[in-house]
Amino acid sequence: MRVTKMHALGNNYIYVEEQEVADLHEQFAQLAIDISDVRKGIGSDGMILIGPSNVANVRMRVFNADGSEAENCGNGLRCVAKYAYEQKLVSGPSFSIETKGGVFAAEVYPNSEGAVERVTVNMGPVRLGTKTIPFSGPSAEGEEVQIQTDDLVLRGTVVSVGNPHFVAFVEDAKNTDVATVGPVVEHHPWFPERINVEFVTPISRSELDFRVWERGSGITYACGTGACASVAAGVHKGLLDETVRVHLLGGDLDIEIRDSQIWMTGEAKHVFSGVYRWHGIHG
Ligand SMILES: N[C@H](CCC[C@H](N)C(=O)O)C(=O)O
Repeated sequence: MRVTKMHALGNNYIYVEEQEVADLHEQFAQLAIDISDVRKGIGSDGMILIGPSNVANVRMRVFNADGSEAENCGNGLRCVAKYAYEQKLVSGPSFSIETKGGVFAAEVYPNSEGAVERVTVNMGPVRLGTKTIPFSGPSAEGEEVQIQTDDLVLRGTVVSVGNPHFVAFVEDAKNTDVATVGPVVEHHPWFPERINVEFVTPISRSELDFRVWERGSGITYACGTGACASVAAGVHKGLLDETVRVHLLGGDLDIEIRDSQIWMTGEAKHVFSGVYRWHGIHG
């Protein structure tokens, strides 16, 4: 199958047009696991399928490196927008992308050669609280949830950006033990569909340090929906203004809350296009 690797701030996926894998639809989870494997496959944070949509200009399906399918992917939306425009799957610089978590409006900014390096996406309304995600904890928990285990007590704000997020405001995001704490929250029994876990530290009212443990992929260099969730949580808590530069491991994202919609602007980069031979589940 023909594949394209793209990244956004180092959050990288293997992009495949659905027509390339139409006969494999029952095997997408295993294909995502194999293609994401850096030793036996291509190596990525997951796989994203691009195909036609009945409700938008193009459709995106997101599979994490563990094969689980996610409702949304902010960095993926920007790379799909780049791909759709450059491959002429859409007719102009503004168009819509369907995901499992909703339809999102994208705008690309092509350079003089028609190449897209930066994209803005309207990531939809701010959605806060345990009612916006799959949650099986005490109903009394509202926007803030306190996770307690033998060796951990952590408060976080629950946000949905189509996919679920637990945003913890910590002393020093850049030096948080994400690899230890992240999976404890991701797999906590209160989150039956698991959850993405962000660790953030405001360094001013318009700048945020950010680290992430992603559901189904672990530590990634960047998480677009996570950055959106974090700014929404920070504005809600009165810690951030409505325009914020988020400093992720892989670089910066500009997030703006305007008319209670979340806008995300950032890069989208092409790495390579090629052919991947998959030997199937029994390969
Ligand atoms: N791990 C996420 C999907 C990828 C989101 C992230 N890479 C982004 O840029 O938003 C989830 O299971 O909801």
